[in-house]
Amino acid sequence: MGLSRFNDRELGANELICLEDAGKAYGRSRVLNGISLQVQRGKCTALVGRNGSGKSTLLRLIAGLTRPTDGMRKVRADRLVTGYVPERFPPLPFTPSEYLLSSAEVRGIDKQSGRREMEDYLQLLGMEGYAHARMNQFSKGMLQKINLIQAMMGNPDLLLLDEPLSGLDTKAQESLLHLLTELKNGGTAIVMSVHESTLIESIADRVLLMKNGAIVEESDGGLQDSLKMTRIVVRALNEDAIRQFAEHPSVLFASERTEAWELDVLTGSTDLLLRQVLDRGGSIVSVIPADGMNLHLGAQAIGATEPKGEVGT
Ligand SMILES: Nc1ncnc2c1ncn2[C@@H]1O[C@H](COP(=O)(O)OP(=O)(O)OP(=O)(O)O)[C@@H](O)[C@H]1O
Repeated sequence: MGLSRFNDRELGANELICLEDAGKAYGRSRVLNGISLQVQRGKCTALVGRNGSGKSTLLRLIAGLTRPTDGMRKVRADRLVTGYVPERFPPLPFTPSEYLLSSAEVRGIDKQSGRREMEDYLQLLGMEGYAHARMNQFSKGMLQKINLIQAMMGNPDLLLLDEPLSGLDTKAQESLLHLLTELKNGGTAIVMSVHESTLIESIADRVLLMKNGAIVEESDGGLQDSLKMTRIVVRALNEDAIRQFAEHPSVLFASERTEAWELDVLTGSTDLLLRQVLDRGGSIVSVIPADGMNLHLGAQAIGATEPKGEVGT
């Protein structure tokens, strides 16, 4: 099993990569389970889900940076140019010019077009004055721009982005959205881990919701109601009931507050869960629709205070 190269005939005409029931385990710890998906030319897939749900591992699996421990990864037999933006980019002791031109060379881009492309991207992202500055002096946002440029250079067939907007100001976010849209329209397949609904709404053709290493919900055509979140704050539930709610497939995050629990739930299941809370003898403190604005289901969502504890993995 594991990584296999197949003839084009075995993948659809526009399919670049296909995962079939793929899983990943590190020792005894299972990180991904039963993942089946196709990555298609000119299509953008957004991966959403709370921290630790497996988004980065899935991106690495698609990229071929890690192998599935079960199931199958099929990849188009042609040479695929893949750009990968890791979640964290180290402040390397080079200049953007040194770094970007050498990664372009590794990718087989000729010197002249590499330089031209680098200069265009630096300008589009407001970094034209920093081509020869040391990256270990850069801010997080500046490093992220270089991280993105190295992946976008050479017109990749496949672009894998782990939290691409991380650290970028509004203007840079807009420029990036424009660049990604151009690449997608030119046929680049994009798969991104993301929590900003603006990016999802503008560019994603499909949204996959991940929980505990599995895809638990899929919606075509961007962020649909089925993937919007509502936060329910409840009180007076015993530990058993809380544990059951935390494991409910529609509850993506449960955290303890002072004398209350916050449950982040899929909006479509809100009524059902509210009824179950009351049936279990709990009381409802508040119901806060997140309006799909923040899918990062951690403590920062909707101005919450630090959680005292968390339930679930
Ligand atoms: N190399 C590794 N060895 C062991 N466990 C790992 C390894 N890489 C990831 N994990 C575990 O796999 C789980 C999923 O991690 P992953 O980084 O894929 O999630 P994520 O959804 O991208 O989270 P975040 O939004 O915080 O980046 C986590 O529990 C993590 O600790």
